[in-house]
Amino acid sequence: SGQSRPMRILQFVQSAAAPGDANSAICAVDSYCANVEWAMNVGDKKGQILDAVVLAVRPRWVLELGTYCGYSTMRIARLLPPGARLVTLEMNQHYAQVAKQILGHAGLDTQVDLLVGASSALIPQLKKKFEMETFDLIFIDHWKASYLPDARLLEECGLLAPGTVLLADNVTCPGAPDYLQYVRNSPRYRSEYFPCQLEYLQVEDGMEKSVFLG
Ligand SMILES: O=C(NCCCCCn1ccnc1)c1cc(-c2ccc(F)cc2)cc(O)c1O
Ligand SMILES: [Mg+2]
Repeated sequence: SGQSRPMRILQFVQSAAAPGDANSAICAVDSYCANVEWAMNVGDKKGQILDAVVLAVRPRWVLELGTYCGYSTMRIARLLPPGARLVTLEMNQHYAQVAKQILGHAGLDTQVDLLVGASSALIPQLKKKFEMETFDLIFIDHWKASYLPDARLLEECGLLAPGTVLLADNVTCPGAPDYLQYVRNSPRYRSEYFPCQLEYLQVEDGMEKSVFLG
């Protein structure tokens, strides 16, 4: 049933997770994708690295590039201090629709602003739209070829402050070689690699944490 994989994930979350309970919604997605059908959520292993970074940064403003079904959106939103905001950008209207419903089921939609459109078009509008200056944390998990151009765009838009943390998923699988080369060689970043496994599989992947230095 459910004409798309995101729809089938949504239906499972609605049936298996307690409304308003973010952790049960996260567990439901992981259970479904580990046992029924794989999906490109960051997953629980890499998700624990994401959690640790969110808790260490204690961000007031978070940007996520690539929402998909809202799995990492939930992981971040459930750990935010009161008053903090998470802006998440999704290109695919169907993914965004599913994510909105999953976030609603988990009771996390108040902390999250989900925008549908190309990140390259939306990033230049964020300061004005949200009356904010810079992001404290950016989770990058969208098209792997967009990681580098969007990081450059964030710099040019003045959305990074010294200390802003960029955390990028999939820098090993599928890989983002041009992004890695940039953040590891630019004097404007201090970069660190976290080896781990691709979501739900015994395949090597990794996350790159890069602190903007100004
Ligand atoms: O492509 C990915 N994500 C982007 C999805 C589209 C984003 C659309 N968008 C949103 C905003 N602007 C554009 C992705 C892929 C894989 C993967 C790994 C192995 C494999 F064999 C197949 C796939 C694993 C991930 O963890 C991923 O994140
Ligand atoms: Mg990913």
